[in-house]
Amino acid sequence: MDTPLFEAKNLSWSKLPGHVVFSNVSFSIKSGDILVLTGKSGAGKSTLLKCLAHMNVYEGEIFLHGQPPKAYGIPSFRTRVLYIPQRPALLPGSPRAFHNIVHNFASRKQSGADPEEHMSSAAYIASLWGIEDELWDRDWGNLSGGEAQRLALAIGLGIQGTEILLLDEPTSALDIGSAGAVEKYITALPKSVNSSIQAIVWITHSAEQAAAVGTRRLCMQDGGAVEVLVA
Ligand SMILES: Nc1ncnc2c1ncn2[C@@H]1O[C@H](COP(=O)(O)OP(=O)(O)OP(=O)(O)O)[C@@H](O)[C@H]1O
Repeated sequence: MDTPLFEAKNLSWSKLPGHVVFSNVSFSIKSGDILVLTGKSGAGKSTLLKCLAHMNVYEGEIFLHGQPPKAYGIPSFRTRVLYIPQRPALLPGSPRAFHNIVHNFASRKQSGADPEEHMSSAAYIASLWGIEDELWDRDWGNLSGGEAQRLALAIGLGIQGTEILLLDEPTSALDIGSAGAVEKYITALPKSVNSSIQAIVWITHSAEQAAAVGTRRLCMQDGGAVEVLVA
């Protein structure tokens, strides 16, 4: 049998000792999947994504191409399995400054990565979503929620070498038109020969968005996760 692209086996996470949020969550992901993750607020969706990127301490196992995170080195694994938060935390400085920090960090792991190429990639993606160039140099605090969300998403997508993209409500701050542009761009990535992204896990509270973007659906409920068949 072929090795799955990505596998989560018996993942469990507790917020405090004895306070289990989810347990025994298992699923595998294949190339081309856009796995929509749904569930009530507090069910553990963001926490599960952070576990998949090896950013949380969890019980259970994760494999990318049959190898655990440590086989890649944790920073490299987190680039390959990239978590993009719902909105940037309160960051100092501008998106361009943040981009350069992220890039310098990523390029230390990838000799040959080109800073200009990286910036033009992020700027190009953001421009497709209506972000004007001058916004890159404004402080995060002076951007609208939707501008900050698109810029943070574009910075994440500009990182080279991601195989599994983990999106935490990526359009929660956007109007319908902007959300549609983001959905269209992102859903094309697993099929594109120009992108290293092979699969996406996408948290949403919107039934319309789940239907529009997902090829599979996983619902977190009752301390576990069940796959819901999509028509
Ligand atoms: N670092 C933490 N320490 C303690 N509790 C936490 C921590 N992170 C999350 N939690 C708790 O774990 C539970 C799951 O949180 P999580 O953010 O994963 O839920 P969610 O399903 O993504 O919710 P939402 O849809 O509201 O974003 C919540 O009760 C939350 O308060």
